[in-house]
Amino acid sequence: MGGTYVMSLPEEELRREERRLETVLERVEREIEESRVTAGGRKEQLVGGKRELWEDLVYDTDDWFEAAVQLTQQAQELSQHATSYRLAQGRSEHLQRLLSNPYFARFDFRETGSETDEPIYLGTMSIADEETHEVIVYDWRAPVAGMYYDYGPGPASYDAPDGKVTGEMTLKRQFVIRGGKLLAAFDTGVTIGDEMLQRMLGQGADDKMKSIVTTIQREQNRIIRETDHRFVFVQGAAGSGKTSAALQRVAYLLYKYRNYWEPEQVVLFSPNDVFNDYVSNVLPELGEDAIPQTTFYDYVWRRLRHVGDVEHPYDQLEYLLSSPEASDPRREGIRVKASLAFAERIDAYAKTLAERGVVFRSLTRKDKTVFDAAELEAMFYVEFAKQRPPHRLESMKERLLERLKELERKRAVALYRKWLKEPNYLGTEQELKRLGLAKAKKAYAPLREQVAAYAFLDVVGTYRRLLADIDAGGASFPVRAAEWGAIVRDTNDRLDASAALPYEDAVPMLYLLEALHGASRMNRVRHVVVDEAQDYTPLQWAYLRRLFPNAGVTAVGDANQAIHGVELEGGHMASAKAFPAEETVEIRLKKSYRSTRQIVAFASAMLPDAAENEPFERDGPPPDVTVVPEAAGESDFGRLAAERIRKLLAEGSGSIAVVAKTAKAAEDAYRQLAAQGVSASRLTKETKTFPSGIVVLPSYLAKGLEFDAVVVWDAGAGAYARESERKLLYTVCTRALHRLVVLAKGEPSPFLRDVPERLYASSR
Ligand SMILES: Nc1ncnc2c1ncn2[C@@H]1O[C@H](COP(=O)(O)OP(=O)(O)OP(=O)(O)O)[C@@H](O)[C@H]1O
Repeated sequence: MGGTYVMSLPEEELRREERRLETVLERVEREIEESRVTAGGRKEQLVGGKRELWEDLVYDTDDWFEAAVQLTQQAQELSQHATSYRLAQGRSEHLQRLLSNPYFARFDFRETGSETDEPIYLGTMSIADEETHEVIVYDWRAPVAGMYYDYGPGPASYDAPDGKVTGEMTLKRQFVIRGGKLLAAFDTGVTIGDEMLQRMLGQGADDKMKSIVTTIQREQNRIIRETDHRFVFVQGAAGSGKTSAALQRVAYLLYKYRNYWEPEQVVLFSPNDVFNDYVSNVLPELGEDAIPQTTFYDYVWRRLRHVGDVEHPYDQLEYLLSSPEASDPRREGIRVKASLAFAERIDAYAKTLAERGVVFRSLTRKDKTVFDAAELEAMFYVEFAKQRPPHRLESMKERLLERLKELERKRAVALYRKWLKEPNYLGTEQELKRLGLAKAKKAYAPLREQVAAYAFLDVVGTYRRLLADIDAGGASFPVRAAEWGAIVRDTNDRLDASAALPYEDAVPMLYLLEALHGASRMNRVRHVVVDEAQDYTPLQWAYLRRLFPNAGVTAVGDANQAIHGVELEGGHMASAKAFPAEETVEIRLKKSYRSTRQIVAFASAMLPDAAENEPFERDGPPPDVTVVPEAAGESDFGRLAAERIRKLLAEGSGSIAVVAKTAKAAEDAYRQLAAQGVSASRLTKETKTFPSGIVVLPSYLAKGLEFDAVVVWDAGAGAYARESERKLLYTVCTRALHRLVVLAKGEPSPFLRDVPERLYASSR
């Protein structure tokens, strides 16, 4: 690193910083005292208001983040108190943390035309002097603070609310403060925090992601502070800090728009629950409230729960990774149904549904038809034909509920008449009437629920008809009509055979359903963050765009880590194209911070176009590759793996991931390791929290996570051979911070053969 220098401070300067720290800590203590008083007062106001608040909440939805958004809506009217209590409470918790570490850096800035250097201290919250109101610690998100991340000593500038301010940075200093004690301080040169960054990156992996606030790099800062564009798309190498930057960005936006946005109005889509757990600490660590986190699957599942169970996307992936044939109709179907062309066909088809095509389902009670499909169809296409389809459905619902009421009443009267004649039914007429009505209501309750959930609409049937009827020809459609025919037959067979909706059909079905129902829109959501953005299909992007009409988007991903298992047309970051170009910015991150230089070089060599990936200067041993002969037995392989794991443990790796390609292979690995006396935990698609220690997991679940050491269970040609699996192997290898061990059975994967021998050590 040319020009970077680090030095500890002269004694006298160190004393000065220590005194300064004491002053700040005293100030924090007084603030804590004050905030206790305020929070106490607010709490009293709140207790009265709170009961009202909860009683007023109407959870007519069990979509939890819709509920969260609704909560905010209601809360706005009812609970000014709750909000200010929460703020005061949050503030006082945050202040407590500041007692341990009130700031992490300082720089001195001399504005052009001024004679004095102004010291600017940076922390996760701003602190002001109570008398002079002068800021003694700046929030890292304040405009002036941005200079810390963008410049080294020398000329510097920033955009203040009333224009650009230029000047010179005359000093740049970093602190390590823990438990209110100054442990270290360095003055830094050109790039910030190489010393600090080295320290951070040299540490072991945690079971929770940490904030990077003290060492944000310049190119990451650009992502964090970008507000000129509504849509920000980041393509970044593995370990380049995409997730970190995205979360810091959330904290930044919540700060910048604190008077306009509630945390509930920012939503994070992440790949799975474990990942959600893994990143859950970052915002609280930065003093912000957590934001709603969900997965796309979770969302789809909730929306379609009245239609049917939805296959888990990882089960779909298992299918793709395990089915050997290159051209089976399902594989083809997955590709086609992910395309924008298909979305457009659905839109066009949906328009014709006002005239024909909607399929209805008879509703029955005790095997007797209560509402007949033909009659329902006539309601939709004749009786209410003048209305728009969403209104028609609404009118039908009301009509059917009225009819149910009528049926209940009749049944109640019949029951009551019957009981009057039965000598052992005792009670006043009034009581029997009431009892009759209650019984009748109960009898019809399931039907009532079905009507309320539009179960009379046959979504699957309508979708099947769509598949049969859409115009599958034309240049823009990804397959020819004949192939489409095979896909449709295959889809129908699958829908007949299983109760769960294939994942590739679920999203198009939802798309269709929304066209009929009128889209459900999350109008209040201000910003949507999508991690692992390369794994969303063009059709899913089109859907998200519609779902959040008023939101900005931050999407971070890496085309080299796409794991669809099929090649998608337009590549994997085609997502940005669904957004208006003038409001969209694409940013690239090239530098990799997670892994040692040796691991980055090894993994990158598998990719045809990874020359872009630059490692951060941190060294470690070269990856260790071992090829086990095909003839070796299962126990030989298990023994070898166990041996490697013990070695890693002995060398100090705290977290070790044993990554197999599929869930099935992970099961085998787990069993074989157990037979060798290695006790590990399993990470499956059902796992909710990130396990520590030795973890066995399938490749695709390793996405976004990191471990001190990774053991690739089997990188043989039997496991990773298809072109679409190249990126999977790359993704797996890039999960390692310090150590990478690759085991291969028989013939090694062709992607391993792409790696020059000088980049690893082979052993047997
Ligand atoms: N500026 C930074 N300062 C300190 N650590 C950093 C910085 N940037 C990234 N890191 C560290 O590098 C690792 C990778 O970061 P992160 O998971 O955000 O990368 P990513 O690009 O999302 O990775 P991937 O796509 O491979 O999952 C994390 O341990 C993170 O803390």
